[in-house]
Amino acid sequence: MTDHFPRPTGTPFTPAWFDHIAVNLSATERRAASLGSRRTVKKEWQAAWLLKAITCIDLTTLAGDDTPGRVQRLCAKARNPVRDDLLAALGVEGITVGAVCVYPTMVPHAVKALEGSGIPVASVATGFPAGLTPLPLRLAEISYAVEQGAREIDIVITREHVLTGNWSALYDEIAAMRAACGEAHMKAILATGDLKTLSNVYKASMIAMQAGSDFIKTSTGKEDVNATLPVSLTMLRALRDFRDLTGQIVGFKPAGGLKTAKDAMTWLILMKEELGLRWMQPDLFRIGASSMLGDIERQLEHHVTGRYSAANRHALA
Ligand SMILES: O=C[C@H](O)COP(=O)(O)O
Repeated sequence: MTDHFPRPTGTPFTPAWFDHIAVNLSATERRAASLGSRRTVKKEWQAAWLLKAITCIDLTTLAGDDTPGRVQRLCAKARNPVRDDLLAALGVEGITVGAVCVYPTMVPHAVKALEGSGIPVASVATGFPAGLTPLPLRLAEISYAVEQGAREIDIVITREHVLTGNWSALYDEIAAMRAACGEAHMKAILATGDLKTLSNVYKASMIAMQAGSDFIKTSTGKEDVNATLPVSLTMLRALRDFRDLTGQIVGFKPAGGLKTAKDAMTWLILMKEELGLRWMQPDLFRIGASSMLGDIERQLEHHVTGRYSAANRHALA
């Protein structure tokens, strides 16, 4: 990480910034669909981009059958996400993922397993994934996860507030969650697959940022449709508009169904194209993924045994 931006503080509830916005679905889909043909990464830089992607991964397990043992294995992978021989061949050392993301009761196990690594533990909270428990219980869940050592909290919003256009209720709820997080950074999961329209995605993004979110995140991974390019593009435009209106920099986390090295490259290209290099650092960009690392490691192996350039190690520093 190079320079450091102050944490976003949010703003008062300001519906005038979003209530007139109507996102054009077909234009957004067309632009998202043409991303691959407009932008590619040269072969000799691809390993560097994949290494960058690893540092941005929130390595995740969010399953009903999670156990301390599974979390410990995940944390071991988080500490050493790529085989030593590959890293040595790439001239890189000490690379780790961005964070480990677990359910609240798994936080102490992750904290212990990551001790001394500098890797933060992120916890989902607020009745993840549906968020349909009373607000005081959702706030208490945030407090529990923070007390257990989570430094990042991934909250879910009440989709009903979006679907009924109750923006002030959405703002109040997210602002209360941010207050409950204290020093922990808060990622607001919009569950975009439930929000019906891209206009709703834009408005919910704006509200989440006005209410003080450190990140906005697409999905829980449990909706029928999770991270997509049109949704991501819409959220990135909201991030850019919010920066232009307030000077505040909020991060972005696509999550759910992202499994391949190609997915990682596509979303990194999207970040670079829409927001610039600064937004490709782990303090502003995370990829929520439970099973992407394996494919990235395979692709890195391919580069090592193929035409890898040592210049990669300096790329995107
Ligand atoms: O927040 C992270 C997501 O739950 C991960 O989803 P995934 O299992 O589809 O990678």
